[in-house]
Amino acid sequence: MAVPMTPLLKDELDIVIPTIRNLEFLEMWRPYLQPYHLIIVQDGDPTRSIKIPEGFDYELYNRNDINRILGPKASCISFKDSACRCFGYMVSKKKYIFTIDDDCFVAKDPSGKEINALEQHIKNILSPSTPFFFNTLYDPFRDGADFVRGYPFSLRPGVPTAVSHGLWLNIPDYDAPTQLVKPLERNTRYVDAVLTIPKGTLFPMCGMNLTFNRELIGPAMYFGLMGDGQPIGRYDDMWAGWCVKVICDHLGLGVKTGLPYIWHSKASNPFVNLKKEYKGIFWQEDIIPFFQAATLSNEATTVQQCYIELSKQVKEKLGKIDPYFDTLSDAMVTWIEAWDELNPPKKAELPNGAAK
Ligand SMILES: O=c1ccn([C@@H]2O[C@H](COP(=O)(O)OP(=O)(O)O[C@H]3OC[C@H](O)[C@H](O)[C@H]3O)[C@@H](O)[C@H]2O)c(=O)[nH]1
Ligand SMILES: [Mn+2]
Repeated sequence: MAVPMTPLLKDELDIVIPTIRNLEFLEMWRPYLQPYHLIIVQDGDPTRSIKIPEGFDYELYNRNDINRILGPKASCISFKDSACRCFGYMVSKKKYIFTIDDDCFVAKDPSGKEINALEQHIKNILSPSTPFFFNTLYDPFRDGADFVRGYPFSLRPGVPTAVSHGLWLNIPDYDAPTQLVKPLERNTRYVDAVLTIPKGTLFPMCGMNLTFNRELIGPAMYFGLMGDGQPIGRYDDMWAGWCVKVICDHLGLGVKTGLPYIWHSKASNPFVNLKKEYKGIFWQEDIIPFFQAATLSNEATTVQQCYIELSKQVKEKLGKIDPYFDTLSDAMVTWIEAWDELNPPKKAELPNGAAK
């Protein structure tokens, strides 16, 4: 009798969902996600109870839990913004994270077959990346592909993959101005490709359909301070992506984008989004050059050390744009302090294995 396959990384991966809604969207994902542990970060009013379909193994955190667990350090976790999801990354004890929004459903490929997005993310994250030399036949580690002629053999082992960035059919992740001028545009184009983002190139990381290796890059996955009381929104994942990419480039880690697709069902209100994004749209004309020019010292060999170095540069170079960046820089430090408090180095990682 065939032994049922254990789902890949079943006990090594948590699924983080930020939500202000009931989670009936999980019904569609049940065949693919039910074996995995969920970390649900309930945003907004903590007295609301959200409905979670039967049969899922989960832990649920609301704002009261975040405040209880982090105390004053909870100030670095956004409130009333999907950025709150990063609390789930911090409390997880697993090696990998898959984060998905509650309005993202199972998409179908051009043949009409359902896409198991998590399975594709796992393939992406478990196979190497090629940031140092572009392979024109895309991801050489996918079935039916390889390195093309002229690709240096010395670079073919690739590097560990830290991030797998998936895409979206139907409602694309457009900014508010684009949404306003193209309200009816839907993404119907399924591109069967996975690409490594080359070293030295930044990218707009969307948190809707994202997987990462927590042990390789977790401490850099801080979704910047947004939402209640903040002058900006909908740049949380962008901020994380820029910090992550600079640190991945510094540490020789890879970031992939492309498959898998999910079906993004709900367009959020473009006018509300415009208000949230407004300052970010012109600030980012200074933020991007900052990250493009950012360098980290040779002494920065851990993600935390890289992140703290970045936070100092944020204060020094972006603080002059707006006091928000001073606050964000401080929040970046608080995030690392909270991360290290909840994730003390394992004994084996301590110098000569000394007990902490
Ligand atoms: O205050 C809030 C609002 C929403 N959420 C949860 O976050 C997820 C995304 O929310 P929604 O689908 O309504 O917004 P979108 O505009 O489609 O989201 C995109 O842009 C903002 C973020 O970058 C997000 O990652 C993108 O997908 C959803 O699960 C809501 O329940 C929240 O926690 N708090
Ligand atoms: Mn959405």
